[in-house]
Amino acid sequence: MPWPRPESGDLPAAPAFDVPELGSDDPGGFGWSVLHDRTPALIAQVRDTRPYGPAQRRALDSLLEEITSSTMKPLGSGAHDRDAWDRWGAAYFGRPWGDVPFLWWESYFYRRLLEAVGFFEPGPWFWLDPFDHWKTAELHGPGVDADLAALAATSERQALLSASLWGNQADLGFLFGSTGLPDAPGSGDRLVADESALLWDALEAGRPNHVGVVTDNAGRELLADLLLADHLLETGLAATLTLHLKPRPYYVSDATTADLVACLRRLAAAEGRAADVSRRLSQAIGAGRLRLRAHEFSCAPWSFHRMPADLAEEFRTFSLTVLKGDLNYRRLVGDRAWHPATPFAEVTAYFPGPVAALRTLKSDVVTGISAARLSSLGASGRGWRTEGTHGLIQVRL
Ligand SMILES: O=P(O)(O)OC[C@@]1(O)O[C@H](CO)[C@@H](O)[C@@H]1O
Repeated sequence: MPWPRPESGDLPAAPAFDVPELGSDDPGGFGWSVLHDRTPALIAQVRDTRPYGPAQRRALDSLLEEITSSTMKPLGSGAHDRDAWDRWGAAYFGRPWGDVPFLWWESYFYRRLLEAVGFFEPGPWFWLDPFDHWKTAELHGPGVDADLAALAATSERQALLSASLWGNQADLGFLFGSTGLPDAPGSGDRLVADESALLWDALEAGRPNHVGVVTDNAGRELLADLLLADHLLETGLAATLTLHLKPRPYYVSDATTADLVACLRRLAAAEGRAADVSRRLSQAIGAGRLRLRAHEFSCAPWSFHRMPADLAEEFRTFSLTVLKGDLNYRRLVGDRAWHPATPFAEVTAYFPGPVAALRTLKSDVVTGISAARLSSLGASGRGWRTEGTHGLIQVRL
């Protein structure tokens, strides 16, 4: 089978930064808890929830052992993308996972998990999404119908933007942490930065706009993203809209094309106007106004500073690229120990075109927070940075 091959190591080099990358070696740090709590719990759940045979179980057990008490190994010799990963990981293989940058090891972990469950091997588990049952349960969970009915009935654009932002709380990775899913946004001010006015002004002034949306999670988040996409296309704020999806299962709940299809079906089956949204979006896909992409770089362990030329060229053609979620934010600004007041525009100046981030905060990195906001947040401890209780809308035109 002619597999799509990730760029074999020929990505542009990242610029030199004087701010260190975030790691996982501090027992009090967020990366450490993902490596030592969330990731082992995820392996155990994957092992328990699918009737995998002895080979997959052994591979999962040995991945768990490797992560917790051994050193990082390369992909198996038959892997179609081994060349790329060998080059990318040359500086990391043979070291404890906790010594490797957080952004890098976590991405590699999902590649190794797919290897362990035989995702790429012709046979019974070929291309079977190991996270599918969680995604499906979420899509049919309580409250989804009511949310869809309310959102499909509104033409209030700020409500749709807000739903797309807070939909990012529905990250199934939280199921494997110690804190569980965050509470829904309360009435308090949970936005640490809100530049939504800038976003709307740019779209109003820029017509005809070609908008890119780099999606994050499937399920409730993607449903909300689709309602927003429909609004942008219907109102002419977007002449075309390109959705970037993941080419394969990643970070538990990240949206693939299969998940997009499931969401369109879910909308079609819902009561009221949601079914119209599904029909319109399917037609827009057929007409080429709503475009789907699944670029290999979307599952690469690097920040966007190292994106390949074809992807940079595509982002350059967009009037605005909207990056959804926490991981895309980490990849946009670089997963580094930025001072939170470092201007967002400064750290994203390299990005090839206007860019917006819609994110609930689920990891340490953050930029562009005003000094006044920082001091009010400081009083509440560090939880606002990692627990998904707070969100941001940041824009660089
Ligand atoms: O990108 P998303 O879905 O918003 O969040 C991804 C995430 O849950 O995964 C990582 C920890 O496992 C963190 O970057 C973040 O908390």
